[in-house]
Amino acid sequence: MKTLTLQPVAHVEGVVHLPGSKSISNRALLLAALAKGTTRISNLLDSDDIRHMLTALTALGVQYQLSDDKTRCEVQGLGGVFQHPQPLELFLGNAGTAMRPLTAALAVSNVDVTLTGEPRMYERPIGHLVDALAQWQADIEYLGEKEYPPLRIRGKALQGGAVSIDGSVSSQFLTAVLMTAPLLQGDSSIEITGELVSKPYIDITLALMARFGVTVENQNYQRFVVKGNQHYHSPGDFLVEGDASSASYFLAAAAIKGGTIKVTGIGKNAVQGDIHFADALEAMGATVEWGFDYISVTRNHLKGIDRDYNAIPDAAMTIATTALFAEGPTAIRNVYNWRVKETDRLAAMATELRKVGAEVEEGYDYIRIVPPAQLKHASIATYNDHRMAMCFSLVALSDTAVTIEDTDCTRKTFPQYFEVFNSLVKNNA
Ligand SMILES: O=C(O)C1=C[C@@H](OP(=O)(O)O)[C@@H](O)[C@H](O)C1
Ligand SMILES: C=C(OP(=O)(O)O)C(=O)O
Repeated sequence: MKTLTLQPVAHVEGVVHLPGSKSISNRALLLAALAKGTTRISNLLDSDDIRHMLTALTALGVQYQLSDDKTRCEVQGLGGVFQHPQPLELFLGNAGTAMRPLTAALAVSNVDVTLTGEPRMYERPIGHLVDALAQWQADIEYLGEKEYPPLRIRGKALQGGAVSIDGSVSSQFLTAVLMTAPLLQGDSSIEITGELVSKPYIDITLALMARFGVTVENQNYQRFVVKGNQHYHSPGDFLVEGDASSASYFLAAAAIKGGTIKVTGIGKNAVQGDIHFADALEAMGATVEWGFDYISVTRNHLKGIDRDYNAIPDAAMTIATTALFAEGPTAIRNVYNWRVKETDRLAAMATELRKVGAEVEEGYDYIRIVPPAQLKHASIATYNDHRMAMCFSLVALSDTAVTIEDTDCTRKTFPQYFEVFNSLVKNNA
C-alpha cells in the first residue's frame, strides 16, 4: 500500500490536458462493440474501469486494436448483440459503468455469462436494474445476496414492451436499459418511478446513442420510448471528451491557491454534467472562464454555499474539501447515493474531514461542513475510493501537510493523478 505525504503548497498554476472521460469511454466502447462498422476512438481513458470493459469485450469475442499508450482504440463492431453461447465469467472490478450496462446488453445477447467483481461491487445494489429487465423477461439470477452482484445471465432475444424502473438510487440502471432497448425485437417504453438521480448522466447516454445512430423519445425524463429491432452504426471517428469529474480537483485547487489553472478537453458545450462543478466554484467566489475546449479558474476569496448536488454527485465530493478553505459553512445536499458508491462516501467524508479539524454534520443524504480556523495534519484513509484520495490532496493547499493512504486507488479513473497534481505546484515561483 503506497502512502503519500503532500507538503504544504504555496501556489498552483498551469494547464492540464485532461484524460478521457470514464463515463464516455465505457459507453463508447460498448456501443462501438455492438455497432455496425469500425469505430476509431481517441482520447480513451486508460484506467482500471476501462480495462475491465476492454477485458470483458475481448472475452466476448470483440476485436479491437489498442494503441501502445492505450488512448486510441479501433473497434470492429459486431453489428448486433454478443454471440458467445459457451459459459463465461467476466470480472468487472468495481466499475459501475461496466457492470450495469453490460448486465443489460448481455441479457439480450446469445450468452451464458457470470458477472463478478471486487467485494465492494457485491455491496452496490443492482436490484432496480434486474427488476426492470425482468419485465422484459430477461433471465438473471443472483448468485450471492438478492439484489446485488454477482449475477448469472442467460441471455436471449427479448421482445421489449413497457417497463418501469426505479431511478432513485443510480442513473446507471436507466442508462443500461436505454442502451439495450434498440436491440430488443419490438418497441419499448421505459417509465421512471422515484426521483431520477444523477440526471445529466442520462444526457451523456442519449448523446452517445445519437452519435451511434439511435434516437430516443425523451418525455421529460419520466418516460422514454425507443424503437426496437435497430442497429447501432459506427460514427467512424469518435473523440472522448476530457473527464469533467477529474477536472474538478484542479479547478478547485486554482480556486483555493491559484494562480490560474486551465483544463483542456472540456468546455462550455461538453456533454458531461460535471462541468457545472465550475458553477459551484463560481458561486463560492472563484473566477471562471469558459472556452469551447477549456475551462479555467482563478483564485478569489471563497465563501461557503448551501446547494443541492444531486446532478453532480462525483464532482460534489470535491466541494467537500474545497469547503475547508471557504469562509462559513458549506452544505452538500441530496446526495443519498454517495452511500452506495466506492464506499459510503457520506460516512467516509465526515470521518476524514473531522480528522483535519472540520466540524461536520452528517445527515441521511447531506453533509454540512464548518471549516476549522487551522487545519491539522492527518493521515487520510481512502476506503479504496479514488475520489477520497484525490479530494483530500487539496488539504495540502494550506500551511499543513496531508498524508494520503493507499494512493493506488486512483487507478480506478486517474492513475496519474498525483503526478499531474504535483506538476501544478509552484512553491518556488
Ligand atoms: O453513468 C455514469 O457514467 C455514471 C453515473 C453516476 O452514477 P449514479 O447514477 O449511480 O449516481 C456517477 O456517479 C458515476 O461515476 C458514473
Ligand atoms: C461512482 C463512481 O464510479 P462507478 O462508475 O463505479 O459508479 C465514481 O467514479 O465516482
